[in-house]
Amino acid sequence: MKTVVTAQQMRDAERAVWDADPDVDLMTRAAAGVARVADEMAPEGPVLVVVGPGNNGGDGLFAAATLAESREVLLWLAAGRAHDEGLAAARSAGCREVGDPASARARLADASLVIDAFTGLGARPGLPPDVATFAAACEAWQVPVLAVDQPSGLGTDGGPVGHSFNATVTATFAARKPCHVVEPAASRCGDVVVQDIGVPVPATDLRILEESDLANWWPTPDAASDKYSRGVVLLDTGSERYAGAALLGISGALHAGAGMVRYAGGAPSGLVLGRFPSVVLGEGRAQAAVVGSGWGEPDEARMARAVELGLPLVVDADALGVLPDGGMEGWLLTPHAGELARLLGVGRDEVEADPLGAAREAARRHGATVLLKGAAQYVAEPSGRVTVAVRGPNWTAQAGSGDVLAGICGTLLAAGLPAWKAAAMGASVQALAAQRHPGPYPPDRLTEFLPTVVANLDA
Ligand SMILES: NC(=O)C1=CN([C@@H]2O[C@H](COP(=O)(O)OP(=O)(O)OC[C@H]3O[C@@H](n4cnc5c(N)ncnc54)[C@H](O)[C@@H]3O)[C@@H](O)[C@H]2O)[C@@H](O)CC1
Ligand SMILES: Nc1ncnc2c1ncn2[C@@H]1O[C@H](COP(=O)(O)OP(=O)(O)O)[C@@H](O)[C@H]1O
Ligand SMILES: [K+]
Repeated sequence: MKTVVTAQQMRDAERAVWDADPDVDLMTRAAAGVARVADEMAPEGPVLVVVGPGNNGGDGLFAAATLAESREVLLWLAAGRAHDEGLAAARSAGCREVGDPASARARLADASLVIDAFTGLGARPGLPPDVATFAAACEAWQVPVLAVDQPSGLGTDGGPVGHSFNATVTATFAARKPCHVVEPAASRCGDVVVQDIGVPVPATDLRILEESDLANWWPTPDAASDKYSRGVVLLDTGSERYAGAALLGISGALHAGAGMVRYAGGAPSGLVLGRFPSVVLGEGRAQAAVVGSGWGEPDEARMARAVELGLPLVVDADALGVLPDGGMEGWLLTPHAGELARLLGVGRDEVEADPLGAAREAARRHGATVLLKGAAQYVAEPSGRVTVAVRGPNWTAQAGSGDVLAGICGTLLAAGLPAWKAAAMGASVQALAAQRHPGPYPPDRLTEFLPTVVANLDA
């Protein structure tokens, strides 16, 4: 797992390093990392550095000084002022300045790389008009952009995105910040490279899951295992009309390694058994249940029966509309942005502008774990802790992926994993299946790749 730190947490961590050693020069370390990444991205040709007024600009200027030893480096002092020592170093290394915004834009024609060192941890969201125009020109002309710490214009801690740089690569320090992992900002960061500058990373309530975590935690059977100890998952999903949702969820559950799948939903039993002969029809002993996918409508009576099972539930789709008032400890709710908006009584745009905040709020209100589905997937616990799942290609944005995901999560919950782990690992393994088998596979085909993904998880 990799920790994500907010702007304030990063500043506190830096402060602790300085308190211990007032002479430590973090900027030189940061700048060296930026220069290295710049050379990797564009080994030759002129580099144009957009320099802001603070320490982010300072990083850019010291990186410029290093780069100027071997190539042409141009500076645009976009705020009219800049870090004094950094500017002196860059000037004495031979960097030249472009005088005004129009000249800066004109130099884009032959720049092999732009370094965005306008703002970092001190950023207010948005950009001054000249810088916004320049950032848009970089994007329009497809000039590679290396963002120092973060693309300028984004709020470090995420939030709505207005004018900002769209980075090809972001070189950040010590740890990722929320803007690197939370949409909509994350999509502006490109590949994120984390440079170690000797600042210890504190534990926080936001982290991202990695493939090695799946390898370590995947519930693998041993000689003492039997179908019950591996986990029995009961699905009350699907209906005459949406029978496919049942098949998809069952497929997800089976291919994730359930000890047994029981089916007690509304899809025709012949259809279920014809496709999955190992499924046992009807209710019975189980360790977790999946409800809601493909019901076709919120159904209070069906929900009440599920509650009576006394099992940890994965609550998907239509069942999200008939949640009980409480008693959902250990449950997993799996809304997409629209469903989460309805749960919170806000607009979908509000959820999309602050998915982390919305998922946290729903988890807190309902006392259950919430997996917010989408391009980035967030697992929020009632405590406020959030785990971001491994990200996959956008091919899984298709009808039926959510049904499969609910089934996978059901299997992991039945295996005894806590809801946050079941959710984060379920979403991640589905993303990895799509990553390893890129292309527009329908969701039922993707489930068939899950076993090879699980068998080959990289620790
Ligand atoms: N604190 C440190 O010593 C270290 C900081 N580092 C760098 O320093 C950065 C943080 O530096 P600062 O705290 O000086 O903050 P920044 O350099 O990110 O920005 C602060 C300055 O930008 C202006 N500004 C903010 N948002 C603006 C906007 N939307 N439009 C126009 N101007 C805007 C502010 O008025 C202020 O002058 C980090 O992101 C990192 O790049 C690194 O050198 C590592 C060590
Ligand atoms: N842009 C995207 N990139 C990758 N996966 C996505 C994206 N958008 C949605 N998904 C995934 O697609 C699925 C959609 O779920 P959902 O909307 O419930 O669909 P359904 O109910 O039809 O199965 C979820 O697994 C979600 O994580
Ligand atoms: K920046």
